[in-house]
Amino acid sequence: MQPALSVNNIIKYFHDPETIQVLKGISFDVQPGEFLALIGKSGSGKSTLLYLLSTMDTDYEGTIQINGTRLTGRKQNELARFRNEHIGFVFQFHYLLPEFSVLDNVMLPALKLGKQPPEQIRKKALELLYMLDIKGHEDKKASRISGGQQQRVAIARALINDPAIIMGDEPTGNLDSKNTKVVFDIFRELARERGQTIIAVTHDDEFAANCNRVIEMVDGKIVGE
Ligand SMILES: Nc1ncnc2c1ncn2[C@@H]1O[C@H](COP(=O)(O)OP(=O)(O)OP(=O)(O)O)[C@@H](O)[C@H]1O
Repeated sequence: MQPALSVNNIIKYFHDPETIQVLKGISFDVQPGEFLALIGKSGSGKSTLLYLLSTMDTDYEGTIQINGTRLTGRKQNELARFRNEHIGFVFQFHYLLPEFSVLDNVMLPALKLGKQPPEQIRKKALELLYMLDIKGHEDKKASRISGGQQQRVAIARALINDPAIIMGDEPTGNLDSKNTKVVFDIFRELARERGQTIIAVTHDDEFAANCNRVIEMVDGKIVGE
C-alpha cells in the first residue's frame, strides 16, 4: 500500500538569533487510516515538524511525500492548491471567520477549490455539520456558538474537500474533557470508517494513549514509538 505520508531524513535549522538545528534527521511513513499522535516535551520540535508536513514551511533538507506526490521543491502556488485539496487542518484555536455563518465557514475551502457547484458544496457542508452534531446552528455567526461547537465546525471545514490527511496541532488543547472525547471519537471514526489519516500533535497523554500509533520526539529526533 502506498503510504499516506512519507518523510525522509528531515533536517531543519532556525537561524535567529543563533543557528540551532531543530530537526535532526526525521524519517517515518504513515499508512492510510492510521491515527497517529506526535508527542514530546515542549521545544522538542513537534510543531516545527507538523508545519513542514503541512507544506507551509519549505525551508528544510530531506523529502516529504503525500500520497505518492513529492512536495519537496514545489512552487508556493502549487503547494497552496495541494494543501487545500489534500490536507485538512485543525488547530488549538479554531480560526473560524467570526462574522461569517457556520455554513459559510465550512463551505469556503470548497468554493475556493471550485471543483463542485455551490449547491452541491452547500449540501455536503450541511451533511458534515449534521454528522458532527451541529444541526440547527448553520445560519448562526461562528462567534455565536460554544467553544466545543466551534471546534467541530472547524473539523467540518477541514473535511469539506475530503482530504487524505488531517493534521491537528493540539486539536483538543482548548477543550474540556467532554469535548476532547467528542473530537477524539470523530477522528477515530474518520480513520476507521473513511480511511483518512490523522496526525495530531498533543500534550494530552490520554488522547495519545488511545491513538493507534504514537511517535515520541526528544530534542529534534524520534526516540520511540
Ligand atoms: N521561528 C523560529 N525561530 C527560531 N527558533 C524557533 C522558531 N520556531 C521554533 N523555534 C525553536 O525550535 C525549537 C522547537 O520548537 P517547536 O515549537 O517545534 O517545539 P514543540 O515541541 O512544538 O513545543 P511545544 O510543545 O511547546 O509547542 C524550540 O527550541 C524553539 O524555540
